[in-house]
Amino acid sequence: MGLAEHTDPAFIISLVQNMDGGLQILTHQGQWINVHIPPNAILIQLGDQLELLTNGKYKSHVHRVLVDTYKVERISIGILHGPPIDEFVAPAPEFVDDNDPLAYRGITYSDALEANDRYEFEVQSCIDQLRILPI
Ligand SMILES: O=C(O)CCC(=O)C(=O)O
Ligand SMILES: [Fe+2]
Repeated sequence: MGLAEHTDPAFIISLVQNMDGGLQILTHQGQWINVHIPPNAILIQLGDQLELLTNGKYKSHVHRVLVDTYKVERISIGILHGPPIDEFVAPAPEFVDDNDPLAYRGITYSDALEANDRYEFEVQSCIDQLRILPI
């Protein structure tokens, strides 16, 4: 049991947990690494809307949760810090130039949440569908 691999919506996500362990992040090299959150710490993750706004300069990382729910009682509280619900989020002009051409199409935050199946987290994020592929 756990949570399938996905990225989170929002600009940033704050995460607090009652125990260490379970969360894994996929590195750029394609390896899963364990995340250790010290007691009483808040983990700040980067979300899809930040990747969109910065035209990919900051990445919304793929992560998953592996836990044996028969053995541990794990409580994890994630809070999404996003734009206003109807805000259209697209790469800001400051992040787009000849070296970094437009890499994503924009989407309203509400449509992005809808594409992520609202607050169901057991889905991949929609960020892959917003990438403009090089021709
Ligand atoms: O429980 C965790 O460590 C992360 C949970 C998570 O990825 C999520 O709720 O989107
Ligand atoms: Fe997540």
